[in-house]
Amino acid sequence: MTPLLRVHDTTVRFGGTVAVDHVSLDVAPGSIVGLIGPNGAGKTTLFNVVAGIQAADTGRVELAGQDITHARPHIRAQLGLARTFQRLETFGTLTARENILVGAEAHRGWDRSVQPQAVAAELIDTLGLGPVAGRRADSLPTGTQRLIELGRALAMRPQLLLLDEASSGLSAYETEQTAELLRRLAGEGLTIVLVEHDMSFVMELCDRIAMLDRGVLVAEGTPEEVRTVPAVLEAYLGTAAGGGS
Ligand SMILES: Nc1ncnc2c1ncn2[C@@H]1O[C@H](COP(=O)(O)OP(=O)(O)OP(=O)(O)O)[C@@H](O)[C@H]1O
Repeated sequence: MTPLLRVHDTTVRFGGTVAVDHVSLDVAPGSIVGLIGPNGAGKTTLFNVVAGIQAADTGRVELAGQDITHARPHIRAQLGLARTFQRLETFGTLTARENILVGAEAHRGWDRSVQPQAVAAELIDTLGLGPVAGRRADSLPTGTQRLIELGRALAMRPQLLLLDEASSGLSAYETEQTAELLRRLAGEGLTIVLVEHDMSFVMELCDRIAMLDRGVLVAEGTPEEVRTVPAVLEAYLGTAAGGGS
């Protein structure tokens, strides 16, 4: 099967630091892939290369078989790539519904058949945001704002969703709800790549896990395969390996 996302031999240097070191990674359509690794491992940098906000020194990125290495972020969005951010990036003074409409309106910018109000209504329903749809985003708790951000990304009807620390700031219940939602979306064909520090979330949710360490891809496989790799054991002893499930 053609990977939906293909990162090939990608390297990013910042002066003397090799943030991403000849990384190759294929992501199958409809799968959930977790990108893990210690602080400074290169996760965000690799993410940014895929999102188109960081140029790579070497390598190629393909989305659905199309070379997007040099495509600007808005072109990637049109080709089906959406992302959320580690720091919440909701528009605070807009309501939950208006935030989601922003995504739908953006989509309408390149597809005139999109009906933003209908898209927003559907996503508000899917995400369970009905009771707060008319409230200002900045008046809502972090967990709800994360859902709004997710809604705004989904409103662009992406093929590939990049999630940066989706579980950050969420309660255990909200984390479980989010995992359930992401599983459902992947079941409907959405491909998801997430950067995540919460190892139990990653282990439970992801089909495959890729671990970076000092820019190098040191492990890639299913959660079961990856949890026995020495580099993973070393980095996450007591969480992934020791914690077990
Ligand atoms: N804009 C930049 N300029 C210089 N060095 C950078 C820049 N961005 C990242 N780096 C360096 O590149 C390396 C990888 O950083 P990156 O933020 O990608 O790691 P990370 O795995 O996302 O870390 P964290 O888990 O802490 O977010 C680090 O050594 C970092 O200091």
